[in-house]
Amino acid sequence: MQNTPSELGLIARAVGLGKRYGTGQGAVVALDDVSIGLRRGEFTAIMGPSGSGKSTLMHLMAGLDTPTSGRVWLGDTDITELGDSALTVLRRRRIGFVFQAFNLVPTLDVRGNILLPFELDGRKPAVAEQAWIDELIDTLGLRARLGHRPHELSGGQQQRVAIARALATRPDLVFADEPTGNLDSRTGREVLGLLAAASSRSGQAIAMVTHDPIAASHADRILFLADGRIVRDQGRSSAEEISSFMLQMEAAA
Ligand SMILES: Nc1ncnc2c1ncn2[C@@H]1O[C@H](COP(=O)(O)OP(=O)(O)OP(=O)(O)O)[C@@H](O)[C@H]1O
Repeated sequence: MQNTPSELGLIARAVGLGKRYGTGQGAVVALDDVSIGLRRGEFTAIMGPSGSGKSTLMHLMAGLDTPTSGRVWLGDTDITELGDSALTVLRRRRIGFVFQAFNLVPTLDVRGNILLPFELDGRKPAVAEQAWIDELIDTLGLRARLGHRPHELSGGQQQRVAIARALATRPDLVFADEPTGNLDSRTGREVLGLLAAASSRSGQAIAMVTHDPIAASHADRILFLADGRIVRDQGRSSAEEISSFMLQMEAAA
């Protein structure tokens, strides 16, 4: 009998994942037969040229879109078999998102936005959770902004609130799309440090899409996509090694 994803130490697993948009001559194959496992406690960077399928892969693994072929497990649950409401609950409990499209709630202040995942789950943070939330607020420099609404914040501050919200419940899996894109380099480094700490200390799996070799050098593992396929899966690497591989990929394209 096959091992379950959790027996393999995997928080999420995709097998033979494919996504085609449209039909006939105009069809676009965004993802082509991708199989990967995201491990507990591992910080993974997903890299690749524009249009290579990075966002599609994240959306399919988070159950935000349905694959044309293949299967996705979150923990031991095959999410390709779940209905919408079960999927929504699973996503809310087990996944944190730092996506541009997952905007903050404009009518809630910073504190309300950070606590929203608890609110939606109908509970209050436990003492240990509150200590972690305080640490997130301080590390992300949001303490003086807790009573402010999103429109009173800069783009980078909004991004930091989204990061605090995604990590607050310590979900098993965090998907982050260019989480340092809007940030100055010091805050960017702190955010990467937080993501790395979330994986090493709390055993969360973090998957981050980035175009930035410096950001990717903070990850334990780097996946490179090209034309909807994984072309390289490597361990921790320096920014120089990552840049040089990106240049080779561009030259081969
Ligand atoms: N809704 C859609 N309808 C049609 N084609 C789509 C759709 N979404 C994505 N695609 C196509 O699928 C391919 C992969 O797109 P995807 O957004 O996953 O790439 P990406 O690697 O995240 O790119 P970027 O770095 O530019 O964000 C692209 O060719 C894109 O044009």
